[in-house]
Formats: sequence, structure tokens, C-alpha cells
Amino acid sequence: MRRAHTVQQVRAAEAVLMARLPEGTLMQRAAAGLAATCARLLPRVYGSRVLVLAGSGDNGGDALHAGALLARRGASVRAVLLAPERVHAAGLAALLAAGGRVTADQGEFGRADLVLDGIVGIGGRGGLRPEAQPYAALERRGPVVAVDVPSGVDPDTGEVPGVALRADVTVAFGTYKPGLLVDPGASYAGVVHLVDIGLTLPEPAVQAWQHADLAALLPAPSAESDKYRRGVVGIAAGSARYPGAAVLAVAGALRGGAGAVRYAGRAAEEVVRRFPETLVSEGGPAAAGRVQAWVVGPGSGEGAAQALAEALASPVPVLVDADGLTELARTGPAALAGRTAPTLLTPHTGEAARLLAGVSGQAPPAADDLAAARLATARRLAAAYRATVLLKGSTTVIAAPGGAVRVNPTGTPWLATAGSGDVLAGLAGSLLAAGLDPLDAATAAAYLHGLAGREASAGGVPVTATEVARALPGAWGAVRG
Ligand SMILES: NC(=O)C1=CN([C@@H]2O[C@H](COP(=O)(O)OP(=O)(O)OC[C@H]3O[C@@H](n4cnc5c(N)ncnc54)[C@H](OP(=O)(O)O)[C@@H]3O)[C@@H](O)[C@H]2O)[C@@H](O)CC1
Ligand SMILES: Nc1ncnc2c1ncn2[C@@H]1O[C@H](COP(=O)(O)OP(=O)(O)O)[C@@H](O)[C@H]1O
Ligand SMILES: [K+]
Repeated sequence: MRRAHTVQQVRAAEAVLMARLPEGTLMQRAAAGLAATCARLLPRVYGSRVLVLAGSGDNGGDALHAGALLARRGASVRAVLLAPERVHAAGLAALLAAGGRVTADQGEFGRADLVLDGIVGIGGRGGLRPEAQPYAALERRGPVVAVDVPSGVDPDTGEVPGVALRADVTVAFGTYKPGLLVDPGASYAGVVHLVDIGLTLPEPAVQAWQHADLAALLPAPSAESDKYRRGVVGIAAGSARYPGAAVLAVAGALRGGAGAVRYAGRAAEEVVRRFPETLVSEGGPAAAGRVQAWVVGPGSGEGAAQALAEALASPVPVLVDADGLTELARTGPAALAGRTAPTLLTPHTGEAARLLAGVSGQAPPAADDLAAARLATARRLAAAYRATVLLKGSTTVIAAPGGAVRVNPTGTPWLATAGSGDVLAGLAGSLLAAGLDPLDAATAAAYLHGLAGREASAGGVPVTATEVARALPGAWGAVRG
């Protein structure tokens, strides 16, 4: 599991450690890790040209000290001081003593074999300031290595409130910062290397799961299992107009670990033709047999209101997606008030905007603004609806009403294809029916769906939602190892 801590958490941990270590120890550790990563990135250190961009805080100090270490190994190191009057004095002295020099020549950026971005780290607020902005647009020859955080990216949220410097590699100290895991910030970070500087950290604010975390959690039948004990998932999706959504949600559900899939709705004929293993009925959730979780909304069209009301009235976990979310936004959180079982909402940013309007009574915010602030959006929705929220998009974020947040590290933009969300909804519902709690079900579903999308688009080929569903067993296999 990758763990990310907020600036406040990092600073508290740092204070504890600083109180018992000689001054400068942490910065020396950080600089040593940074210089070691740079040395690995350069074909050879001796004779390489390195440019340090140094801001006014300790982030600049780290970069200058690392520059000094590289200069001692024979690199030709130049430093641009973005705030010369407030530069980290000890860092600059170390660099000069090691033979490095200060420059004001922006052309050094394009000539450097490696650039160290020490403009601003966890103390940064707002995008790059005007004096640093030109560097974001300059041609580069070698890799840009961000010190702790790419400058201009908000470390706590991944928001990029202006211009930021795109890195090829980020060397993060002590822990990931949420902004390194969540787009748009994550897309500026490149490959993230973690350097241990000895911090003792609390529970992380954000988690990103990996194969081993998931493997421990995926349901598997035991000798005592039968199809009902494995869980039955109900799918209330599709309509005469959108039968395909039903087929795709069922395709995801059949690969999600439940023992049986029960379909309730207008597309029963199409569903059973494609998947004869499905139990089908043409009415709504209330008239269907027992299930352990409902998925309601994909392609439900005009039937969404009725299907949603019936599913929400049931005592089992309910996943609301697509047209079900549009319907839920009309009533707002009140529709969930009487529920005794958990609810999982799976909006994309357009649906998230409608859900937020359902809370505030005001016009929906712009979906692009919500995409730029993914963590905050997922958290706000989870708190307002008292439901677990899986916010889809370039980084899928999952937020539980109690405050836990996970971000999904798998996936590919090729998943932005019609119907792939329906597959995800069915898959997540199946995991809910198999007994996972909403946070785990959503985490596992996003992870497997993302892996399947990558597998199906391997080599850079377009995928269809059907192919994503077909790749799900392979994704399970990869996770299980
Ligand atoms: N914590 C740890 O455990 C360890 C931390 N370490 C390192 O320290 C870093 C944190 O250092 P820090 O606290 O000095 O803050 P930092 O990121 O340098 O920025 C503050 C300065 O930047 C300025 N500034 C603000 N916004 C800006 C912008 N948009 N664009 C430009 N400038 C901007 C702001 O100026 P002001 O607003 O006052 O004008 C202020 O002077 C951390 O990321 C890591 O690298 C390691 O050495 C070891 C262990
Ligand atoms: N830029 C992107 N990068 C990665 N994944 C994306 C991107 N855009 C969309 N996705 C993923 O594609 C799927 C699309 O779902 P959705 O928007 O509900 O589509 P549909 O309604 O057509 O099924 C989601 O899993 C989402 O996370
Ligand atoms: K930086």
C-alpha cells in the first residue's frame, strides 16, 4: 500500500524528529537521497551539467545540498536563485564550496543533463510565481527531478491552481503526499521515489492500494460455499432504449465474485441471450427475488425513479450509478436518510456536479472544476450524502463518509469509452454482494477495472466496454499472483 500524508501530518512528524536530532540532519538525509536518485538518472555524474532551481525555503535548501553532493562527484552544477535575498544560506554555501556556481541564464535549463526543481515543496501555495513560470514552458534536454513535490502542485490535494513544473521523477521525503497520487498533480509528478528520512507517521490521509492489499480481500469460494452464500447481486439497469447498459452491468457483475446475478428490468431478453447464467425478471427490484446488494441506474432511462426507490427501500447495500444518480440528485441526500444498509455512489464529474446541486439547491458547479479538485469533491459528496463515493475519471477517488480516502492507481484513459462505467458498476455491486464493505468493494472494483482496461488496451489499442469486462478474469489472476 502506498500511504500519503498531509502537510500538517508531515510537519508534526518532522517536529518530533527534529527535536532529538542535531540541526540539519533531516535535510542532509533528504539531500543524500535526492543526490543518489539523480546519480542513477545520469549516465555518469562526472562531467554532467546539472541545474538547480532554488526557491526561498527548505525545498531550495534540499536542492542546493544535493547539488553540492553532485558537484563533489564532478558534476558541473549551476543554480538559479529565484529569490536570491532569501535563499537557503547553508545550502548555497555548501554548493559554492563544492565548486557550484550561481547563474541567471535561463538557457542553462535547456543545456542541463538534469534539472533539480527545488522551487517550492510542502510550503507552497498557489501555482508557480511569475519569476519561475518561464521554466515550465522551456525545452528540456535531460530529466526534471522534483524535490518532494513538483512546484506548483498543491501537496495536499493534487490541485494545480496555475502553472506547475512537470517532472519526470519526483523524490518524495518520508511519505507520499496526496497531491502526488491524485490528478492533475499526479500527472506532473512522473515516477515517484520515496526516500526514508526516519519520520514516524500517523494513519495516512490517503491510501493507494497495490496487488497484495487487494489479494487479501478478494472473495474466494470455500468448500462450504454455495451460490447463495457467495452472495447474489441484483442488477436494475437498462431499458428498452438502452438494453446494452444492462448487458454490460451484468457482464461486470458476473466477473465480480458473487455466486449469482439477478437481473430485474426491461432488457431481460437481451441479458439472458448474452448471458444465459443470469436469473432474470422483467419487473423492478421490489418484485425480484432476494439479493445481497443492488446496482441501480445504468441505462435505466425513464424507469430510473421507480427502480431507485425500490432498491433504496431494500435492507441491502445499494450501488447507485448513472440515471440513478441523476434521479438521486433531484431529491438530494433526503432520499438516503431512512436507509439502514450502506449506499455506494459512483458518479463521473458531470453526475457529481448534479449531486452537489442536489445538496446546495444551486446551479451545478462546472464538471471541469470538480475534476480539478477530485479529493475535495469526493469528500464533500461522501459527507453530504453520508454514503461512500467512487468519483470516476483520470484518477478515481473513493471517499467513505467516515473520512477514509483511497485513490486508484490503475486505469488508463482508454477506459473513457461508452459503457465502461456500466461494467464497473456491475463489478462493484458483485463485490458488495460477496460481502465486501462499500469502501473495499469500490477500491477493488476500480483497481480490477483499471487493470482490465490496461490489459485490454495493451500496446495502445482502443478498447470497448465488452473487452474490458472480458479482461476482468485476467485482472483477478494478476492480483492473486
Ligand atoms: N518536512 C520535513 O520533514 C522535511 C522537509 N524538507 C524539505 O523542506 C520542504 C519544506 O520547506 P519549507 O517549509 O521551507 O517550505 P518550501 O516548500 O520550501 O516553501 C516555502 C517557501 O516558498 C515560498 N513559496 C510559497 N509558495 C510559493 C510558490 N507558489 N512559488 C514560489 N515560492 C513559494 C514561500 O515564500 P513566501 O510565501 O514567504 O514568499 C516560502 O519561503 C519540503 O518540501 C522538503 O523539501 C526536508 O529538508 C527534510 C524534512
Ligand atoms: N481520462 C481518464 N483516465 C482514466 N480513466 C478514465 C478517464 N476518463 C474516464 N475514465 C474511466 O472510464 C470509465 C467511464 O465511466 P463512465 O463515465 O460512467 O462511462 P459510461 O457512462 O459510458 O459507462 C470510468 O471507470 C472512469 O474512471
Ligand atoms: K519542488
